[in-house]
Amino acid sequence: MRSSRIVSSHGKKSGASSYRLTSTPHAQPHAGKRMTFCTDFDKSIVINTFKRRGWKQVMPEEEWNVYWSNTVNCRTIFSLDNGLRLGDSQFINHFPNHYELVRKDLLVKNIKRYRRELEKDCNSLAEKTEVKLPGGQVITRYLYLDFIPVTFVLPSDYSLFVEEYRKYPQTTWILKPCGKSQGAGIFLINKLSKLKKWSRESKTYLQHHLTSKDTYVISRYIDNPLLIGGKKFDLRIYVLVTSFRPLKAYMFRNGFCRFCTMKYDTSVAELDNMYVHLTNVSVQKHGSDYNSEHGGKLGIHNLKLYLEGTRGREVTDRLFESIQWLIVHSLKAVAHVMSNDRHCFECYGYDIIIDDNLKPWLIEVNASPSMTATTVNDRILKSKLLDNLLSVVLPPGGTPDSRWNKTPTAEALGDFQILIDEDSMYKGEMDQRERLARKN
Ligand SMILES: Nc1ncnc2c1ncn2[C@@H]1O[C@H](COP(=O)(O)OP(=O)(O)OP(=O)(O)O)[C@@H](O)[C@H]1O
Repeated sequence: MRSSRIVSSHGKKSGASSYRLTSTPHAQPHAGKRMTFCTDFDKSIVINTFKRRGWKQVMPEEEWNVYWSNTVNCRTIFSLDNGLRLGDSQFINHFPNHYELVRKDLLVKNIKRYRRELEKDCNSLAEKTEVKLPGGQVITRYLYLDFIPVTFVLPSDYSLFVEEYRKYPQTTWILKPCGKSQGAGIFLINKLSKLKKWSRESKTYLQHHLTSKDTYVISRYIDNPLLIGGKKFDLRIYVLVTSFRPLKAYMFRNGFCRFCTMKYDTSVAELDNMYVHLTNVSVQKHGSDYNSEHGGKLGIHNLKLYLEGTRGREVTDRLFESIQWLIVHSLKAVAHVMSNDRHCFECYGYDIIIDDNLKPWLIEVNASPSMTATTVNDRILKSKLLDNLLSVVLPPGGTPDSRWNKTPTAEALGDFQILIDEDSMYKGEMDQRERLARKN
């Protein structure tokens, strides 16, 4: 058994590009040995959570038990060129090809493929239904798996997009660069002419510098979001996956809503106003109405109470079941393409928008959800998230062991709830037929 060590060419941590990987004989953990962690993030929440458990912080080039890495360094570790294997007592916080779930274009591609495959197998999950739009048009959509807005990848799907655009010319669309985050490079359009201009300019540009980073997704803009106090918000939900095959996933109960600072307004004049349309904290914190005390955030429990009060308990319960449903099926959509390395776990940040019919839409999945606290409550929540996460990921003795069957005790779950555990279906996922019946 060999373990990997990351060493920069100067013997200390620097940019990922200067890392050199070496291999050393793996020392098996022994009783009483102090656990070690390393991290690429200078975040007190991450560091303090490990230290509170008595773990010692080391550099990536030293012997570590858990590496809270960024995605680039994780990919370097698993790069085939290295020919290295992690030791049994080493865990890392990403799956090697997490991008299948978290890259905007690949997420859509995988979900579309998943639906097609179910359809081919005549699986009842892929059932379709006809829906009448407010304008009288009738469209066909998936009955149970219609949880991502209609999306195309640009420039490759440009013609398909134009076809769709012509069918529904009143629709607003949102363009998002696949290689960026935090709201960067996002814009809304309601006319094809705007896209044509963008497309012409970008094609000239792309011909010279084409990289995957220049790819965009264009999605139907959810223009009827549920508003509270007249403002748009999205949900951030944390989902921990400890295995893709069998699928074992947990949802943290304490997600939160992130609000825009300006009232929602669909008028064309406000189409470019990101304080109206984008819920990212990284965007909203620059707005003049940003409140740094609550950070534009509301706990999911309060959202639930609000909805129970305004819409009723039954529909609120159904909404939260639908959210769990979409998370489980987004994971199933990638489960077969994921490299299911037993040393890996991953905490995903799911971004979900609820529309005014209380239908949840999956907007995006993040592989490195921010561990920066913008408020006191944020700090409490994220510290608990990480601490609970370690309890789920680590075997009862607290020492990482990749041979463990990854079945945490009920006490170890803390504020996580089981979304799905394919090892013991009835413990985790509600019976599928029962769920379908409830959704109807
Ligand atoms: N289809 C959509 N309909 C309505 N609003 C959307 C849609 N897609 C994105 N948004 C809004 O734009 C914001 C940014 O989108 P998204 O999260 O996909 O981009 P990002 O820049 O990668 O953000 P992140 O930093 O979370 O990775 C969302 O939080 C949401 O408020």
